[in-house]
Amino acid sequence: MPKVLIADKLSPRAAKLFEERGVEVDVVHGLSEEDLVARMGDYDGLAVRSATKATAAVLEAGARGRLRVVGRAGIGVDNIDVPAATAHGVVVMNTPYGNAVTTAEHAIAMMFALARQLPAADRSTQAGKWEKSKFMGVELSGKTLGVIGCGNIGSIVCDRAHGLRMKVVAYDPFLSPDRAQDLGVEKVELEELLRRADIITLHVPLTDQTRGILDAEAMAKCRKGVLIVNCARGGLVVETDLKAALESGQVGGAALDVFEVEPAKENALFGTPNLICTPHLGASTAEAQENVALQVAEQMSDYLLTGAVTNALNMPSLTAEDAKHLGPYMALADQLGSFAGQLTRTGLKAIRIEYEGHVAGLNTRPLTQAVLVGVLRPMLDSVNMVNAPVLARQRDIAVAETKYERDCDYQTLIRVTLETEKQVRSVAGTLFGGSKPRLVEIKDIQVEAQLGQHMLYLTNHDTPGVIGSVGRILAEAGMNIATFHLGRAEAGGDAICLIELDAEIPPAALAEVRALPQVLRAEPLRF
Ligand SMILES: NC(=O)C1=CN([C@@H]2O[C@H](COP(=O)(O)OP(=O)(O)OC[C@H]3O[C@@H](n4cnc5c(N)ncnc54)[C@H](O)[C@@H]3O)[C@@H](O)[C@H]2O)C=CC1
Ligand SMILES: O=C(O)CCC(=O)C(=O)O
Repeated sequence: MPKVLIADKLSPRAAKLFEERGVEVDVVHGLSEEDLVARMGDYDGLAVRSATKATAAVLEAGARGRLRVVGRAGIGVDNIDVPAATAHGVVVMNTPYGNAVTTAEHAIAMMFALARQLPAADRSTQAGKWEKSKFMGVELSGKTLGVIGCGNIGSIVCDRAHGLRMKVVAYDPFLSPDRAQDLGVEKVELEELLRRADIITLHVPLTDQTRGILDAEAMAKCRKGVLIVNCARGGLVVETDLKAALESGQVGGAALDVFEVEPAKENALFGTPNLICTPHLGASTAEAQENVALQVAEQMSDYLLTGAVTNALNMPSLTAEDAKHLGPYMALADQLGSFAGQLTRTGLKAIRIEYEGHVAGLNTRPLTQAVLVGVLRPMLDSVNMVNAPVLARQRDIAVAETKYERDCDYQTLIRVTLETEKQVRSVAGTLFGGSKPRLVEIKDIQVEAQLGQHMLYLTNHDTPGVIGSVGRILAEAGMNIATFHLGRAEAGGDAICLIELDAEIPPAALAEVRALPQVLRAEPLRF
């Protein structure tokens, strides 16, 4: 009988459902990483909310035993090391929709609390002060709400804001004009949103592109007295900059459900005027918790008992027969998609996937889904093998698959081409020895590179000294280079360089590399 560990506070109906399905359950909360490492090998599944961290060490210990699946009762999987889970063959599932309404309602509640200073008015009234004139509020009706991130939660917020007779402007590079029209929102660039919004609410995942999206510079561009709501992730708003902006009055009030460091038992922001805080309560309603707990228990028991895969972030729905043939190609497809996706900064219009040689004769549907997941993962927390095609369609991203069974330079090849509003970029890869993914072409330049967890991607002018300068900067930063791959279009022309590092490059070293005169672009990538 399979056995799962519920390591966070989930609705008791999850444990009941597991047992009804014939899955043994232990419910133990508050385990340290050490405790989890010691126990994990005894379980086939681990169910978590956000408190438990499924780190690389925990996953490795689990996989050495019988761990096969980690289920997140919620959306964000920042507490799960998904690449490590993938490396150990552990499926990671989330429940992308179950708490979206509840979280959107929390954002709306925060907006009201700010507009009418409810927490401060409550404290004052209960202290017997009756300070009626001190708590003059603002009306929401007729105000402009700026929504940053218009996915599941952001679009529910837009809907509710219309009910309040607000005007809604949204910034989301992946929001298609048709979808914006359906939602009744005006799609704008970030600068315009900052300039126009009376209230800003954030509903994006925390990624390299969104980290610090509201910093001092952004806040300075806002209307004086703007109100800010963050029920998405800590780190989207720079807390020290917010403190200064609240103190100067540039920001009139902020309501935060999430913090740079959680649990936020101490925070420099605490005590700042016009600040309202809740302890990551966005998803905390009985309804949402029951939805996500039941959903995660259902998905995990289905997988453990029948092999059926739903809402997996790192695995497609596969039959056992397909899995045997496609296994090695899945990693290649994911890596190619992820490589291209991490380098994409502007709206995606099309993804073209070409299969050549041996792979063209296989069932390529799961491979295309794996490419889509890789491409969309840097922008969408909720993407998984199942919903990736739908999410691409909703964003008007055209996906095309072409197969050439003819011979190519390699016995088998997958090429992924991304067309964005500004450019077309392609990357191709093959399998060495039938199982090892290798990149063999980037932007029409031949290379031969293996992707590790931490990579640095450079484009540069092919002039002498680049390798030496980059090597020196990395050495001075104490960075060990694992592999170094070069390619160029022609002597003296465009060149690329892919460097595998033993750890993430520190920001100062990255800035130094970017400042080298020969370097056109330098991007850290994670796989
Ligand atoms: N406070 C809480 O308890 C909860 C927080 N969350 C968090 O809320 C966030 C949003 O969740 P969902 O709406 O379900 O996710 P989603 O994946 O459906 O939507 C995210 C949206 O952000 C957009 N986006 C991505 N990068 C962007 C960028 N650089 N600029 C502007 N837009 C960008 C995407 O195109 C997408 O439409 C996630 O971080 C999630 O973890 C979710 C549930 C509960
Ligand atoms: O489970 C929770 O309370 C947090 C929910 C959340 O942040 C998410 O689903 O991304």
